[in-house]
Amino acid sequence: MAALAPPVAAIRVAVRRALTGLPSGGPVLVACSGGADSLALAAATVFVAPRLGRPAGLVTVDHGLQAGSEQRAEAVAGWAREAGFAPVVAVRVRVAGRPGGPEAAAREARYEALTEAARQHEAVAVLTGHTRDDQAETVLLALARGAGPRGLAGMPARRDLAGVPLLRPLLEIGREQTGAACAALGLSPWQDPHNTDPSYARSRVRADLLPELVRALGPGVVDNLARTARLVAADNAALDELAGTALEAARCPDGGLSVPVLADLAPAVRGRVLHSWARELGALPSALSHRHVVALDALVTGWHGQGPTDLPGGRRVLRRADRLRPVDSLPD
Ligand SMILES: Nc1ncnc2c1ncn2[C@@H]1O[C@H](COP(=O)(O)OP(=O)(O)OP(=O)(O)O)[C@@H](O)[C@H]1O
Repeated sequence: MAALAPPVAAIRVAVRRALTGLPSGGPVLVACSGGADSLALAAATVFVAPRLGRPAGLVTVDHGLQAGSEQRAEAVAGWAREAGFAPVVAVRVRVAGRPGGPEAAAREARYEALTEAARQHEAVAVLTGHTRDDQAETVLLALARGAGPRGLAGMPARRDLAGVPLLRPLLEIGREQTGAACAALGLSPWQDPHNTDPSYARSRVRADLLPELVRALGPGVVDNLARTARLVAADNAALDELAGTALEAARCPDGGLSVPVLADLAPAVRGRVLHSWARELGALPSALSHRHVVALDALVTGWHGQGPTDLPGGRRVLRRADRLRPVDSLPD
């Protein structure tokens, strides 16, 4: 018997680790574009999942943004059926008419489709093929836009997708390994033209910046950036826990927050408390920026009788005596 290629083995190990401990019942669904990362993930999942006693399904999304996208989705679905996935879902989404740039709109449409497929098939998890290189790119992009620790923590290995866990088993696997695994398995990945389109910041990071950093600082850079993300994520988890406790301590019976309790907190914890509270008040994370949290913070630490702070989503927060109070509109 031929020896198992090391990248194939490494990816199977990563998938096995991610699937261990999931509840029994429905399938795990691999989100597969047909690109090297998600194709290698899919090949590993259809091998590993049945051996752990669970079905493996696959979803491929046709964003309808490129010529031939329908054929690509059909080709991926055809391969998946032959490989033994069930269910196999190929879904066309509508990207136009959504807010934000084309990349953000496509992502939103894709995650909606994945959520719907997971609901319909009662999946116990959805898996995506984000790699260590994707993580390094995410950290660099976050650094460049001045993100705080939440952004620098990159993508979590696990997050909630409307009640279903979204897992990223390949976050510690390099892109060269996914390509090598596909080659070893005789799979021909699809090359996404967006990945090399210089009009996207991520493509420029991928094609120019990261290779330049590797040339200047050595091959450990990608791994190191991903490690930074893991370290920051661990600190974030601890700070989030402190902030959760502090938010409860600051709550007032009228739905407001106590200024003296907030003023006593470390700034990093207070910022998180105010961020979480703004989310509770209906501000969408995508619209809630650092500027909003700074303005809320100023109601506590820089009080000079200023007016209310407007939050995305239509709520306002004003300070009355020693309380922060949410209101729907300005009182007369
Ligand atoms: N059209 C799609 N259908 C289903 N899943 C997708 C699709 N596009 C992306 N995904 C999922 O999102 C992940 C990240 O996609 P993205 O395009 O950002 O990265 P990528 O590194 O180019 O991945 P890949 O090599 O798998 O295309 C993919 O690995 C895959 O799991």
